[in-house]
Amino acid sequence: MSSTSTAPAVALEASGLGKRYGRQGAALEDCSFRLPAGRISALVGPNGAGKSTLLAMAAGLLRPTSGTLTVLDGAPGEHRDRVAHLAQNKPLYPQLTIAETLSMGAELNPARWDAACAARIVEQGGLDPKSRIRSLSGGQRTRVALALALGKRPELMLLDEPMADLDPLARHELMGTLMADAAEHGTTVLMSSHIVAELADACDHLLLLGGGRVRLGGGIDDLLTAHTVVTGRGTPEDLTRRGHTVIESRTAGRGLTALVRRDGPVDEGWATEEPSLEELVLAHLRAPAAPALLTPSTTPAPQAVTA
Ligand SMILES: Nc1ncnc2c1ncn2[C@@H]1O[C@H](COP(=O)(O)OP(=O)(O)OP(=O)(O)O)[C@@H](O)[C@H]1O
Repeated sequence: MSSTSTAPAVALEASGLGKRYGRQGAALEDCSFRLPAGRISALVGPNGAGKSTLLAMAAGLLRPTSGTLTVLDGAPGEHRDRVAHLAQNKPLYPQLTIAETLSMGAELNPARWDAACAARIVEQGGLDPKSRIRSLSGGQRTRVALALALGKRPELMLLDEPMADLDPLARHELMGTLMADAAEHGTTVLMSSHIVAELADACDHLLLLGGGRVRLGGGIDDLLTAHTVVTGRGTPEDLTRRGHTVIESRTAGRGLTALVRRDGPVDEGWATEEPSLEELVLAHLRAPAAPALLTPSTTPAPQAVTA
């Protein structure tokens, strides 16, 4: 393995985390979860769910109004040199050239800067290092911002809809670069996006927010295995009587189709199949009252009892 620092096993841990903006309702409320180190995590949720708020708090740019958040074994912002945050608006200095922007990245991160990696990302987009940031398109700026973020060689990357304004080819290429880089260096990535199908290929972990709370958290395989799409001639009550939790159901030609969280095997007579990540996410978004599920790897350690 490449890392020489003693990386913590948990990259991010939230306990009762909440955030209010002024007198408004809570953007985040009582969120408790942990994000294991080295995972590529999808951060998903409807508009206004609190994704950007969570990422900005983890980057140390916003203070929680309640609860605690630990980032790489420290307070948010304490290990700024080991964390890269790519905000939704990709802030860069418009008057600088790309080359000057990357030089600034090198100066700000003297111990860790990977000039070759940053230069490669810019080159792959066919960008002239002498171009000024203000002359770039939105997608080209995103490429430079990603070059800055990856060049920093962070242990934790917090990416807020990083691919939103990239064309499909650039998205595919940059996602591939990001994933290969994260795998090579064991980087933890927490990445928000609305394009769930794309996340399914790239991510191995999921954090689903809704109404300011954590709705689902865990390894994607574990979460998919915990759910089943059942089809048959029965009612939702038949399933709940057996202890299964019906997240969402609809009646169609062949009978009932439901996404359930299983408690033991499903009775014979129901056809069963594992949901796709998109089916799982959509069902939970459509059913905001469904109970939350955190798998053991995402469940925070119990609070120590103080005497
Ligand atoms: N600076 C701010 N001042 C006041 N309210 C804010 C501010 N930033 C966010 N909010 C509110 O906090 C809530 C969560 O917003 P946030 O941007 O974190 O959601 P999001 O999940 O990232 O949404 P989207 O998918 O639309 O980007 C929303 O209700 C939003 O209106």
